[in-house]
Amino acid sequence: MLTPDTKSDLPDCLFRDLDFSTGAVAAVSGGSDSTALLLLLKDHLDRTASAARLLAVTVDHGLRPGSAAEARLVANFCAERGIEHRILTWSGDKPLTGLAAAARAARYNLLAAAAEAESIKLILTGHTADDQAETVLMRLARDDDGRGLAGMAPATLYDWRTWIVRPLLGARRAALREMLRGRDIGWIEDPTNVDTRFERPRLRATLALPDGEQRIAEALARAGQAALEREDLGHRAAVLIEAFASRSVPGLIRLDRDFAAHDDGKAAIYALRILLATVGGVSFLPDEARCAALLSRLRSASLRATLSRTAVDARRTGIFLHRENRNLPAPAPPATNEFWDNRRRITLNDRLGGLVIAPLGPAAARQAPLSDAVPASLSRAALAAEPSLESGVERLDFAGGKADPQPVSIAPVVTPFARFLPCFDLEPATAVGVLVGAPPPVAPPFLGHDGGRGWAKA
Ligand SMILES: Nc1ncnc2c1ncn2[C@@H]1O[C@H](COP(=O)(O)OP(=O)(O)OP(=O)(O)O)[C@@H](O)[C@H]1O
Repeated sequence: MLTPDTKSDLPDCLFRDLDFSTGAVAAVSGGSDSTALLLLLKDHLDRTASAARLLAVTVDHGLRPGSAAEARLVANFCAERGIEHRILTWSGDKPLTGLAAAARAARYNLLAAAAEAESIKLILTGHTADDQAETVLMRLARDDDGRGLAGMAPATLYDWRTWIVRPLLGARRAALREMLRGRDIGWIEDPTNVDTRFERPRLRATLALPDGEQRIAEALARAGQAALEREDLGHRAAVLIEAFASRSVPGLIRLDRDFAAHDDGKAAIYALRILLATVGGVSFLPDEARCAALLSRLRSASLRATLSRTAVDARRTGIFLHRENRNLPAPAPPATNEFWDNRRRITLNDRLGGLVIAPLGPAAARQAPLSDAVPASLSRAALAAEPSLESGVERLDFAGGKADPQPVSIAPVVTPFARFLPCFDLEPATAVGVLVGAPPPVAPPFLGHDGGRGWAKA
């Protein structure tokens, strides 16, 4: 990870190796960082890829009185420089709690939709080294499990379809502002950035104190190290998943008993956490200590336990994981680009009416053909929780397994990474995706990148 030595240097080659062949969406709020991003990117493309499409997008969240006018300022700024620009408005319901998270989710959704509508595969944001240091310091204060200390990833796959890249993660805000001042360009100051009712502005104020630079340098060094460790752990977890896990019938994952006794216990715990979250359809990885305790019990005994909505059934013949048969979704018409039970992505291919998606249920599961390799009770328990697509009394598809085109596609997802897949976790996410039958993740947007490891060193 780039950690600039001084405040005033901008790293060279910010956009080196990025694949602009489908163009780029630049997410521009009008603040200093994203304004600098836009200008540096425009310079870069003018120099190296003048035919590449550049689309600047500003999201108007409608949360502050001046937001629409600010978005128009960005539009004017872009028009003066011949940059295509779009304003997208967040028009959905605004929740009373968790507003910042909802605004962020809406923002990425709008940015990805804009990119997709133009067949652009790359979104760039203006997050800086200062944002990174603040993120890491906030996570340290929360006693994070260590994974989060890697901070923001240099690239994140959104919704398993569009890469969001943060090329300024190695650049300091002061250097970007100096560059803007040098070109006589102003920016919008968001009042919430200095509103000390919020955690980040409070922290930012303390980083302006004399020891602030030292704390920033330490936080960035820590993030770099944590990123390397997370990537390495992910690699080892992927190796274990490939070696020890298989899918017996839809919805049922089997781990060899040797998995629990493997020497690389840390990687086994990490692999187990990702598998439990995926099988149970839970967006967050289950608690590390609870998974460690479960793994150690799995070493010795036969057992049945439930964690992360996943039933764990360890027998002599293997350790089996399937979605527990509680709190499954009620039968409902499928809605496009929604997750079913947080385990399947629904895409409507045809606007047919009268369709319902529902758990298969125990009665139909009893009639499903059995596999010799798996105990019948487990096979039926897993199948009962799988999605069934029905039209009246006819079952059109089951578990998304029909080869011929269906009016609705029901694709498995790797739940904890289905919305945001940080590049650090690409290897274990890919391994679990292969296991559950998810489509492969879109290749990272880096020229000559082998899709393997090495992000943290980029
Ligand atoms: N309203 C928005 N419209 C488009 N992109 C946005 C918007 N808000 C944030 N972003 C993107 O996310 C990045 C990080 O957001 P953050 O809220 O930290 O920045 P900001 O204070 O709004 O502005 P800046 O990063 O430009 O100084 C921005 O650099 C920008 O790329």
